[in-house]
Amino acid sequence: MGLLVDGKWVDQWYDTKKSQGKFVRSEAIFRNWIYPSDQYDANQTEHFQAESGRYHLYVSLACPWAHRTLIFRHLKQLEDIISVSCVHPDMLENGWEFKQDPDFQDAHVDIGDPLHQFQFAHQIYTKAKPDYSGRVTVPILWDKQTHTIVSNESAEIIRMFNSAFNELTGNTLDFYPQELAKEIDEINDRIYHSLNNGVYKCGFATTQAAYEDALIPLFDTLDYLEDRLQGRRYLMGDQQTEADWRLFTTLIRFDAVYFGHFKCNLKRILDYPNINRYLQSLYEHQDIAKTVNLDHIKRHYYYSHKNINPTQVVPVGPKQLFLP
Ligand SMILES: N[C@@H](CCC(=O)N[C@@H](CS)C(=O)NCC(=O)O)C(=O)O
Repeated sequence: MGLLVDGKWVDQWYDTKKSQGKFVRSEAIFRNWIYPSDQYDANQTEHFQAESGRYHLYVSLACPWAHRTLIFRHLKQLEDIISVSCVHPDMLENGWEFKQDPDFQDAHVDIGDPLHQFQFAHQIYTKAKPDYSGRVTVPILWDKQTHTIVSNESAEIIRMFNSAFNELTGNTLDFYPQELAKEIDEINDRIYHSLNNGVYKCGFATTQAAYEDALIPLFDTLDYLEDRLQGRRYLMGDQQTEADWRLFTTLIRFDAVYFGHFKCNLKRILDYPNINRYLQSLYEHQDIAKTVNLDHIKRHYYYSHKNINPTQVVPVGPKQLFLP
């Protein structure tokens, strides 16, 4: 685990001293945008044009943020338009790596960097910006034409995937419809702070108070969602939206990793019947199950965070994720 300082890799864990033991997530740095041809403006440096074969998505199959982008690539039928590869689940002193390993082959996404044959993800960041300072995170959306990072912010990558390539794919499914935008933004905001990032705030807290401050709102939100999903198929009712998929990637990791490793252990998702039914229905939607790799997920968290789990032993369970 580390970060780049003026383009040089430094091995260093998150610093929580300045924030009273609290984990504070840094902002993503690359925030350009891909537009369909009729909205693209060549004079704007942050504009990129939607084209088939031009972009490559680097993900970790373990990472909930990267998982969103993989799901949207699938839902929006972008598989033939945007290529993908993943990192090895272990994130140790060199950060994310493209190490080959027969034990962690995935049936659908190859480990590796097919574009540059780099060994480490931090080399992609310095290729885009030689003096880059900051964390080296996944997902990374890479432009093969201008050799740079379009975006390393999953929330924005899924918005681009939602609409920018529609004329190339013919897929006009809309997971962020204008009439629901305000309500989606509101629920995303609550779920982001208390759950998506809330599990990390619990797990990476280095004081009892910081941990408990994150744990309470986390379970308040799960209780709220259990009520909200009573008699509702999706968060917005009958319509599946991006809010569901942003929530899904945290829920599917919860009982396997966050409950134990991150100490989010007041209840399991298995103990919430409505959330559990909802999680299962999302998991079984189309081929979404193919984007879920529990071996990468468990190995990444339990093996990479040596300060939380010094033995690096990876648990065998849980046996059951869904109610019978
Ligand atoms: N804002 C980013 C966050 C991505 C993120 O934090 N990814 C984690 C993996 S789950 C990562 O790469 N962490 C490496 C680090 O913080 O050094 C997004 O949503 O895309």
